[in-house]
Amino acid sequence: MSKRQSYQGSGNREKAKRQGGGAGQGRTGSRRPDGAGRGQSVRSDSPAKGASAGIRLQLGQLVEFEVKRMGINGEGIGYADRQVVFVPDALPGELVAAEIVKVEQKHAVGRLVKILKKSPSRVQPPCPVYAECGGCTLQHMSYEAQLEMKRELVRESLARYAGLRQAPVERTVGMRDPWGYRNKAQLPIVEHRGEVVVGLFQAGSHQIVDVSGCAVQHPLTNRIVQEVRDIARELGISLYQEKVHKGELRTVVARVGFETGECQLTLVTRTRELSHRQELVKRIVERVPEITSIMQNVNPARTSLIFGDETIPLWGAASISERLGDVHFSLSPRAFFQLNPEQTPKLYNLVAEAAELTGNEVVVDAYCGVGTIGLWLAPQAKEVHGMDIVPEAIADAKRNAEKSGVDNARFVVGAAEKILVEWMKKGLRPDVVVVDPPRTGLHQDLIQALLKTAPKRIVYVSCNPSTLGKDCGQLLKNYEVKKVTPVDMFPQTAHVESCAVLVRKEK
Ligand SMILES: C[S@@+](CC[C@H](N)C(=O)[O-])C[C@H]1O[C@@H](n2cnc3c(N)ncnc32)[C@H](O)[C@@H]1O
Repeated sequence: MSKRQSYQGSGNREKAKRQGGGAGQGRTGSRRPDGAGRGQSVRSDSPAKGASAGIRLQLGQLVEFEVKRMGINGEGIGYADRQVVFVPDALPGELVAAEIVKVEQKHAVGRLVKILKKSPSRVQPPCPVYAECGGCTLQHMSYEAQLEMKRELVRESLARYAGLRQAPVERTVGMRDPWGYRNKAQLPIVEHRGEVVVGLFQAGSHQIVDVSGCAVQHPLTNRIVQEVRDIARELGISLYQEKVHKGELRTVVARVGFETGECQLTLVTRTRELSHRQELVKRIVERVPEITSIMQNVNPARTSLIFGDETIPLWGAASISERLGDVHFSLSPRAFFQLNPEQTPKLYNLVAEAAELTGNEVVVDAYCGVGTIGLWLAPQAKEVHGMDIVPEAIADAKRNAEKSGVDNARFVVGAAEKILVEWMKKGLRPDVVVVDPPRTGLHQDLIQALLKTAPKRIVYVSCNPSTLGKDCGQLLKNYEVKKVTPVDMFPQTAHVESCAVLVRKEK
């Protein structure tokens, strides 16, 4: 059975935002252009040039305009009466009618009411809960158009934030089958109207969307999530209630090694207590024999962060193994690992190509996670030095180096912006620095340290074109952006990953 077939009848999606990947930005209003609307209609297709920043559009007002481009969260952007309007679900080239539902300082947000002229890139979203779930934002766009739109977003960000009007942005590297690619599901488990549901509340409503059969998740992660939900129902396990900060089980996290088939379930609880723990573990192991590790993570805080500091082994191994090419990985519950194992080697090969290693170079892998990029490069480098802020990730990175037979890489716990400065003081002079920061981009101190240490090449792996653009803007002082390649790590979402090569300007 193909990945696609196995989703029939249960194609939902998780909210990627909470999973640390994918888009999943909040959306306003219904996705269905149902023709309903109220207020007065204004028609204008004024171009961006000369558009007014002050928004005079009123809530409830109906506007008609042509969508000019896509925004970073997958929304269509156009100009009504020379004012910027964001409309989720609208595609470039479409003529739309939208009701203004939000007015911000520099733009208004519209609810798509009617498509007056359809884009040839519009397709029927295959997922049955696409309209309700906020996880994917681009299922209504053909895959080819998604890839082109991501390239355009990177181009725009480099132009806007780095002033690079002719940035060398390559075609987006896509997937053959852009479904079932996520190796990790991370979902809250809640009681809703007397039912146990693994899902998400729709933005601005009390409707919960069951996303336990998500079409972009690996089928095994979906199965684990569904089994935990069913067992929690059967045993009457106490579930966390966010409002009153009571109850036990908060989040179900399932991760699968695509190459090894090993799977880990992590049950995140509010306290160390978990009623029926033994029976729960017994039933999961019986029903999902593929499981190799069950862990409990305790998160006592009132927070939207998934994990707390304490992790307790419940059954099986403490981590799972995964393999990318010749590199072996050991993954513990809190360690970051790329979510799309099919695309990850493509991304890392681009990094290797960009680094142009000959075997004599000192490489720094900043924001190294479990050592993935550093270990990928180590065979072609003289030495690799990696750092990450999460201690478990570094412990995994060290294990991964050992398992993969890499003896020229060292990994250290700490903030990249501090550690690089310390290493520089001790005389380290890297030839290549790879940076792979979170969405917030590079820390200002790291940018300064990079400009000071002046490696020949900086390879910037970015999951946010805006911060990529801003950071490149600062690095342009001493560097030239040679090539940027977007890689589609999260098909069906507006999330854009890219690999940028910056080469030091010779003075
Ligand atoms: C996008 S991930 C990249 C991980 C890794 N390069 C990979 O490809 O799997 C970002 C990593 O940055 C780490 N991180 C966040 N802030 C950091 C900081 N100030 N210094 C070092 N690492 C940091 C996170 O723990 C996470 O592992």
